[in-house]
Amino acid sequence: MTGITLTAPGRLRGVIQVPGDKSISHRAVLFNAIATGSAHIANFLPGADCLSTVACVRGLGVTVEQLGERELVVHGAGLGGFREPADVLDCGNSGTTLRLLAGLLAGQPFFTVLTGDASLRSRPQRRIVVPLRAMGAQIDGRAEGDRAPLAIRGGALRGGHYELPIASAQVKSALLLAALSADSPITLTGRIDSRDHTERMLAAMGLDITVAAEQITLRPPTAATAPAALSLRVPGDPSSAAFWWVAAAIHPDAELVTPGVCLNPTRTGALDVLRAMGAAIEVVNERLEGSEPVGDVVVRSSTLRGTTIAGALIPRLIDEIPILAVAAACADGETVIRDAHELRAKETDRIATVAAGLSAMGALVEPTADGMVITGRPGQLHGTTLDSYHDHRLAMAWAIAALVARGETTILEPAAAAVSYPGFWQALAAVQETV
Ligand SMILES: O=C(O)C1=C[C@@H](OP(=O)(O)O)[C@@H](O)[C@H](O)C1
Ligand SMILES: C=C(OP(=O)(O)O)C(=O)O
Repeated sequence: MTGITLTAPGRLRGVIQVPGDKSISHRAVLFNAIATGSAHIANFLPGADCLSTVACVRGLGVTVEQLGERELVVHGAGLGGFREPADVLDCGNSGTTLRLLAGLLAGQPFFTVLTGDASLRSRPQRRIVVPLRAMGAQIDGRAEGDRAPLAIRGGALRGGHYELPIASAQVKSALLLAALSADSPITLTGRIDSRDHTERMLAAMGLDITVAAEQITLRPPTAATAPAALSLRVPGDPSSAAFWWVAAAIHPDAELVTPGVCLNPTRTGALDVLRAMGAAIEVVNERLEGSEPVGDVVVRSSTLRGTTIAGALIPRLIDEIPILAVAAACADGETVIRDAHELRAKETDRIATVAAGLSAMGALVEPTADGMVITGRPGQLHGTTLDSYHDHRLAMAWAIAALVARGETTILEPAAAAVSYPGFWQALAAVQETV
């Protein structure tokens, strides 16, 4: 077991170029793999999750050239150009890789097995298996199809109408990708309000996709609407930047800048919550990069107050809840998080693990069925030994909490951070100053 020990620094200052967005990096590789032509991807996230996606598409016969650590060229195989892999496809720790690939492979005329690490194999898959079967897919897995490994014998699919019961971009994307090889259009209604990178990217690649407030319709590609290779620069990941936003807001002597962060409105819930808590945030240099809005975010030391995080906000900040819980523990008054049952289906049960970790640091946290209630008090956290349980977002949330804790904090299995944020520990060292 490895660990890293941190103490609170006197000052935090710096400009942090956060790595490329994880959701967009996955999609840039997967969608270009089925496109016609070659795409250049700049600022690709070389995190373990996105590297799993690259390895899987290579296993399907696609050539991905690595020009540099963050620069790739994907030579598209075209729709129907994948070949049956010689071995199981290992999605590692990445739910996005497994669920999007399951959708893509459900309509391919060959056999595939998708698996992953112990965490991924413990996560629910019926959410994709049930609707993909309704489209005609032959797909099975452990626990009556609810757990990976998933075995897929691809074949003919039909479109139709599916009402999404949970706001999950992975489910939404799996169904849209399956529909690319269906014989009729697919219409999605219900909880379509999750991150919309799939819709934006498929539209930019020329597919016939209509997105309205209440429904999304994708028509099967024709010669004129087959996906065309799309070169892009991946914007900075707001889910990674959120660690620095909270660090600056809770530390008494801080100013941190995160330039070039994706400000897609389906991803900016953490900024909205931090503003509602009273954080000193400035967003400057807002612009459009490809299909995504981006901007530079500046956060300074703030006096935070408790807030409510619930309802439509939840899908807009689902991965940021561990770090927002740290902010809540350092705010004045009560923060209520509800409607976030999905946290129980992540790399760890993030309701249980966040509540346990923050409580061990002296915070007052009551876990509930679908969230938690945190009674915040500035200065209440103290150092202790915390496990990341190999969950990247926990490792980083504990590191930021350590920046304001009394005494030493030791984080076990810190390397987990590289699942979404390679270079996190170096960036953390670089922004700390002694006074
Ligand atoms: O589609 C995506 O890229 C993601 C969707 C979210 O998962 P759900 O679809 O399960 O909400 C998120 O937690 C994950 O980190 C990335
Ligand atoms: C839940 C996450 O990712 P995934 O579902 O892709 O494993 C995450 O990055 O916090």
